[in-house]
Amino acid sequence: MIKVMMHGCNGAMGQVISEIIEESESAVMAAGVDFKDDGHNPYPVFKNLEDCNVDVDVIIDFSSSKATDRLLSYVAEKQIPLVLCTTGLSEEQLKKVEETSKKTAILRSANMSLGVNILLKLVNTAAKVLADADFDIDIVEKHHKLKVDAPSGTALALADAVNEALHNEYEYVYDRSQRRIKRPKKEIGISAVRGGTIVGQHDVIFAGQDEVIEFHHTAYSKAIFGKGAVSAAIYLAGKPAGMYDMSDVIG
Ligand SMILES: NC(=O)C1=CN([C@@H]2O[C@H](COP(=O)(O)OP(=O)(O)OC[C@H]3O[C@@H](n4cnc5c(N)ncnc54)[C@H](OP(=O)(O)O)[C@@H]3O)[C@@H](O)[C@H]2O)C=CC1
Ligand SMILES: O=C(O)C1=N[C@H](C(=O)O)C[C@H](O)C1
Repeated sequence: MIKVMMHGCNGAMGQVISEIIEESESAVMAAGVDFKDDGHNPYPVFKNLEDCNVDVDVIIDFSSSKATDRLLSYVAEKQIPLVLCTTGLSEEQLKKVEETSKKTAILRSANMSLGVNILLKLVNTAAKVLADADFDIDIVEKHHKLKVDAPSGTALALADAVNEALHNEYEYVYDRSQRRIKRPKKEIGISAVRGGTIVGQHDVIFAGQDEVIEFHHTAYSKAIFGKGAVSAAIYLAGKPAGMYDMSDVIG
């Protein structure tokens, strides 16, 4: 039975993780960290990460990129494996993640669902064939109005999966409003829509001459991310320092 600390325990995803772990026979919630604590959690909650005096095997983080630097310093010092699910990290923070993974195990994934992790492989394969056949590639993502980062971490991960197949030669274009040129071949357009309670939708569009192929993923509930994160935590506890991702968990 692994002991989990939930970083961001009272947020939307933190609550989903608590519910999943309550039903789990392999994991138990040992502690939570969040700015606010209304006392409803059946485990101790700390407002400051550094005040947490509970022994844990792994941390699951769904919080804010503003909290990431502090969290990385903490796991490096305590050598606690980290499942890092928060999105919107800066280039500098991504470098710090890599550095920290030399000291402790880190599994980072912008999307913990099985479907999106399969989609990453599919678009990589598709890009290898379709870019040579002169297909243009754009990504459109849609999320709820509470989401603060744009584009989504998943949209960027999908773009990276496509670009990796194209020798990383393509440029990401987030805004065409000021452009007055025909679409260059070597670009991937990435657009974001925010509204209502949309859990998460991603479209990867390959547009060719007289034909279009679209890959579409819809998340119908946050539970798909929660289940993936708990599986990742069970996988990561006890693992040596290094960078891991969901392909290590899914196989
Ligand atoms: N990888 C994946 O599969 C998924 C990733 N995400 C990502 O996870 C993150 C969280 O998403 P979500 O749960 O919807 O967001 P919420 O805003 O609902 O939850 C985040 C929680 O973390 C708290 N928090 C923020 N900063 C700190 C801090 N420094 N210390 C302690 N607590 C803190 C927030 O408190 P307060 O509200 O007071 O700021 C809030 O309670 C986002 O970056 C999102 O994009 C979301 C879903 C899936
Ligand atoms: O904030 C969210 O809700 C989500 N964030 C992740 C992202 O930025 O890709 C994953 C998922 O789409 C939900």
